Amino acid sequence: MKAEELIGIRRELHKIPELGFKETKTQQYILDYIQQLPQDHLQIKTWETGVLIKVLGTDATKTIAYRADIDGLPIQEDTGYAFQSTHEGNMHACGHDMHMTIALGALTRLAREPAEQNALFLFQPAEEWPGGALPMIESEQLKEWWPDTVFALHIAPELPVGTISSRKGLLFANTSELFIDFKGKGGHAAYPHFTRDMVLAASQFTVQAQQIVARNVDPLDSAVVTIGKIEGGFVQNVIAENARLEGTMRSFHAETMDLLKEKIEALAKGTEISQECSIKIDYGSNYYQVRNSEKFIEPFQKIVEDNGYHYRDSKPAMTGEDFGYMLRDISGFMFWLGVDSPYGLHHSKLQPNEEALEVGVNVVEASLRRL
Ligand SMILES: CC(=O)N[C@@H](CCC[C@H](N)C(=O)O)C(=O)O
Repeated sequence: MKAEELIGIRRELHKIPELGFKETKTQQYILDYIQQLPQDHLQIKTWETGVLIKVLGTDATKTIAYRADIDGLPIQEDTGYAFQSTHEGNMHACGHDMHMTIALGALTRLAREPAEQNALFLFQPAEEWPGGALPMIESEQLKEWWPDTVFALHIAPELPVGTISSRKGLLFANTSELFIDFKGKGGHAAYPHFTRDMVLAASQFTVQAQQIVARNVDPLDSAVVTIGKIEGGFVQNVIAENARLEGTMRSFHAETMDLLKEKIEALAKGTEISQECSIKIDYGSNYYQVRNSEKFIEPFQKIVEDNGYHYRDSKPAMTGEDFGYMLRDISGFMFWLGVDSPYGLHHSKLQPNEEALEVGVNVVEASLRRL
């Protein structure tokens, strides 16, 4: 498969980013693509908006799975690409178009020349929100095809193309989303003493939430509380009756996440009293940490180096991934694939270098043949 074909697939997928469990065009694209491959070793199933494809091995005693996430983000693209998103307000800003293309590239090679072992490709919906990995591993479709090993990759904008990075043990954090609704008493901007201002309450809450990590988490541990969205009020001269914060929390230890939640709730109680308002907290989706099985990392490093690429040990990151649920129940690992983008993950100008597609396909194919 030529590099231009991979680039063509990536660009087609880049045009149609869809949010979690709404990936219908993406699913159809994958199903249509598979139809043009040799079918003799392929078995295909769908689950929700995802696709599972098994390539029967020539002398299989086990099944090795590669998981690619398929959803986009609610971000307005600003790359200036000629092939930019045709879905207003949505973008593949986390590289899932790259992840899927690499899966289709490796699948193409294996469909033409199967490995000894069974290879299972999991095109999984809803990684960003609300989480597709957990319901996928609970599905009948995956239970029937339960793999012995599973692995996945994530693009790494800060690494050069040709560099691949992973580590033994903990790779990504535990995560919890955070949605906080404030209700007070609105009124005329000139009569603040008759009101309970929720723009002010939400602003104070945002600032104080930044002290939770600074003054409660052991400095030798790590955690993050990020408020990514703040909404409130509707016009400049009315004091806001409602406000809403949206954010996410990250920790390396489950107990630290419990502590963050306890402190968020304490802060909410304090704010209810001081600002005379009511506050509702919703923790949304929670993802389990990504913990690599140690036994795969050295063989994987060898696969990377045998293919002529550079392997580097990585540090754990505060990113989250619902792939953590797969690794909780199936042994395997995740790795970073260098894509050398001047803009990072979740940025409206993320521009992964497409030369990384071939690197990804080579390493995924070799891993499915050799692990
Ligand atoms: C790799 C990556 O960027 N993953 C996302 C996962 C989001 C989980 C959830 N929606 C949350 O925001 O907590 C990330 O933001 O790390």
